[in-house]
Amino acid sequence: MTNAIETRGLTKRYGARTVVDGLDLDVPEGVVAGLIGPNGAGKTTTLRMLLGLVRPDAGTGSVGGLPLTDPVAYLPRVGALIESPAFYPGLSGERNLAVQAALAGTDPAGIPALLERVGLGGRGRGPYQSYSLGMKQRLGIAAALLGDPALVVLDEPANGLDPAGIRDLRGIVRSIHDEGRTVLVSSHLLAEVQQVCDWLVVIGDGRRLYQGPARDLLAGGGDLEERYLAMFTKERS
Ligand SMILES: Nc1ncnc2c1ncn2[C@@H]1O[C@H](COP(=O)(O)OP(=O)(O)OP(=O)(O)O)[C@@H](O)[C@H]1O
Repeated sequence: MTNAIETRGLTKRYGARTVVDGLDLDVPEGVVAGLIGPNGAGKTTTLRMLLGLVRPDAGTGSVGGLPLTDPVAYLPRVGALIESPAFYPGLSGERNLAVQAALAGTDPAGIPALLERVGLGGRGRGPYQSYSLGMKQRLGIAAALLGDPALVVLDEPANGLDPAGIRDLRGIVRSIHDEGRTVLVSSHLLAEVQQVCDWLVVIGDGRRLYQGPARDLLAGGGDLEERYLAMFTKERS
């Protein structure tokens, strides 16, 4: 199986603190991979390194088979939602996506369908500044799907979504997977992760505690929350 993402010894330090510590990641092509771990475990920092937003202090890796040191080469095939996406407040959701498509040199023709897909069909022409938190998040998800990304990286995509929004997000992630794309999603919503992810990476204190098929982690019975909490209780004891 080819890996969509591979890292060896990926490390990031801030001052004296090592926040990502020798991470070996293997995310196979075509999976929905969940990246989980406690607050401050290093999830966002890891995603930022994969997206070329933060420079690793050590380690090697590749995204889509291209070296991590050359994000300009692989980023055109990667869609991402990370932290609060930057949109122009006075422009509509639709215009914002058009601006992003123009910057990325991608075809804007699919934007109305994309807005429908994330549940913003009726509000795509309203100004971004009038959007609720959940609507902003939905627009961020739409932006991550612009172009034809082989890999979609979503950092806490459920942030700000209400229960219906979370259910919609589940459907969107499944449809991205059905299109043959790889998804890497970080989340604290373990029940959601258990429902949509077939590959799991668990990190604590910047180190990898588990990586592999979700079914292997869950094979002993119990749900993901139980497995996860047991892992961290063990780590602390
Ligand atoms: N620019 C920075 N400067 C200094 N420390 C940072 C910086 N970015 C992240 N950190 C620290 O790195 C550690 C890991 O942060 P990161 O945001 O990657 O964790 P996380 O697993 O995404 O956490 P959460 O679940 O709370 O979002 C934290 O202790 C954080 O304070």
